[in-house]
Amino acid sequence: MKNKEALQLTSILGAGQMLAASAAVVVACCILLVYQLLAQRQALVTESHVQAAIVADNISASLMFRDRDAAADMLRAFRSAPNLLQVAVYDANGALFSEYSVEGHAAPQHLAPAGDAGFNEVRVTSDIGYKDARLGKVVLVNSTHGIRDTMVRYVGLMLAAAVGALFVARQLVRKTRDRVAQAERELDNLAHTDLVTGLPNRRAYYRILEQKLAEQPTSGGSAALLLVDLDNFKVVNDTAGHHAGDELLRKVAAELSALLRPGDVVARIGGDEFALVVSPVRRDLAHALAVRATEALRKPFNIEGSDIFATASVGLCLYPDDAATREELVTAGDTALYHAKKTGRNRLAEYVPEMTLRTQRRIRLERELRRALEAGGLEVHYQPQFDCGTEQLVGAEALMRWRHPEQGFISPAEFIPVAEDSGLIVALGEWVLLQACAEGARWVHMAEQAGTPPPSIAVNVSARQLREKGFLDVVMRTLAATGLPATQLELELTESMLMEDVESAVQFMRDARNNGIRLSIDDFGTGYSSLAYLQRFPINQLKINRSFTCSLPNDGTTIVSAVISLARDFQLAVVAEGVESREQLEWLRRAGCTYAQGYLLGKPMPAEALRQLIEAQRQPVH
Ligand SMILES: Nc1nc2c(ncn2[C@@H]2O[C@H](COP(=O)(O)O[C@H]3[C@@H](O)[C@H](n4cnc5c(=O)[nH]c(N)nc54)O[C@@H]3COP(=O)(O)O)[C@@H](O)[C@H]2O)c(=O)[nH]1
Repeated sequence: MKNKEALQLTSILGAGQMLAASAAVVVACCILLVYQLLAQRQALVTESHVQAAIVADNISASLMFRDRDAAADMLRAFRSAPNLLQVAVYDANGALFSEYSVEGHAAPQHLAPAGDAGFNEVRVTSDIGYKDARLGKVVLVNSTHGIRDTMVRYVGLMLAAAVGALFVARQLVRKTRDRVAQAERELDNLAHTDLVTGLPNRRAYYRILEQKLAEQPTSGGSAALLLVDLDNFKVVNDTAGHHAGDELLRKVAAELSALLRPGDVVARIGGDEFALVVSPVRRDLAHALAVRATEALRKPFNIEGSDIFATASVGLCLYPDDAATREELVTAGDTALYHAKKTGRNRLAEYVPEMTLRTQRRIRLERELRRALEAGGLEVHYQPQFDCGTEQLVGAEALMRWRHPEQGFISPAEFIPVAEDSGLIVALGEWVLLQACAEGARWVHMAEQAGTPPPSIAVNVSARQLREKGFLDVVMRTLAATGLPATQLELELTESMLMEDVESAVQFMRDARNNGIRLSIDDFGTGYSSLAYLQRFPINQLKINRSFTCSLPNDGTTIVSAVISLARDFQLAVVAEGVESREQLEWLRRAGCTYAQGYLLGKPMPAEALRQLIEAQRQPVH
């Protein structure tokens, strides 16, 4: 619509410009013609004066001797003058002496008083004399018809030239206008197209969604919005390069497009986010389509010779069932997608109003968590870690605890993601680090008095904290403030957070190690780091996730054995977490696992309880 209006405006402007150009040409032609007319008339006047002067010079003798024949002979020479109407010679008394005239322009018998000859004629007079004597006058009348004919020819020529020029100008204007219109169309297209996939982009997506929702009352069905977010796109980009990432996006775009009917639309609305707008459609069919989309993206994509698993989280919602406006529909889609991602990725979540309630709970949690941090409502508990062989206490992991005034203990599994999403984790993380380092410094003091090696303190680091530019400075300042030696601190990082920005992560790890801080990869095996990266990470230890430990010794032995032997090859220590049975501990000890952590050996406990545990272990460790 806007394009049409723009084109109309362009045509009106073009016509206006043509009209202005035509008017300018007409005015220029008129000025030129008037100038020509005046110039030609002036030339005729000059020529007439010259002719009259010639007659006056040559006829004086004939007039003096009253030789009319000689005078007539002389005047007859004017028969070949093209403009001459009349040339008459009058004697000193004003009586006609001789004349030559064309038909209808005979000279009067007596010299008429000089008057206006009119526009069609040029009349000049010249005195005839001999020495000082005045013998008479010559009157010469030339016609301006010659000028008129010339002017008519000029007008014709100018008109032809002007029409020709205007025609050429019109063609040029039209061509330029067409080019401008074409360029505008291309720009508009570009502004609404994603250059990598050729799909409509986010801007176009909003427009399309608006149109589809406007059509709903007439089409009678529902409109479905599917938001598709690739789970591993960032990893593909970081590990295989942007070229491979683009290739993956194109393949995903083709895969999603192939699922749609004509008239339905798929758009790329973010780096790794696609939207499918399907209408009209029934809920069950929209659900089936969302399942197909999720499955289609589960299969590997061959990118530059390697199989890449992109997998996707999909959020589905319908208009008007789940939302009354476009904005509400987009929010519902985002909420469903968010739930698909939060519940483990690589899955489909269909919007239900409870999701909004859950989102509201998250918002409330965030507010209360902030308050708890300020009002001292948080605690740090410590879960001991033991040497698998000697079962001596070697360290402890600091774990945050929130005692809510009404709801009691809220699990970190619930509030840590809220804190991560809101950014509050940065402040929370700093607080935990301070508490943990201060506690670790107390353990060092206790160990010094007992003459035993001090237990180390492990602190979880969230991806958000790692992204903070000055995070290492914060750690170093905390160590300095609490007096904990850097070698006693272990930071637990996860594979996925390291893979977010490998180069920065490696830099951070190098700097941390150079300062003596120990590094451990938490939940090893649940992320997607490659062995190539493991080699680049300057770490001290791998931590086996409890999901692997819990099925030991019946299942999971292959994975755990592989991690232990991998750690041995890389000269890393291994901590198995989630050890709940003696059988598991025995198996781990035999498999060569370095340390163990779990409910069997000790649950997370308040600081005081852990200090008592240290006291109880009065024998040397390691
Ligand atoms: N960034 C931060 N993350 C933190 C912090 N404090 C906790 N967390 C993370 O929250 C997740 C849940 O923690 P939590 O509920 O404390 O669970 C920990 C242990 O209690 C639990 N565990 C340990 N042994 C066992 C066991 O034998 N059985 C069993 N069912 N659970 C056990 O495991 C959690 C420790 O996990 P990990 O950190 O991976 O070692 C959790 O992801 C915490 O990381 C914080 O201050 N910052």
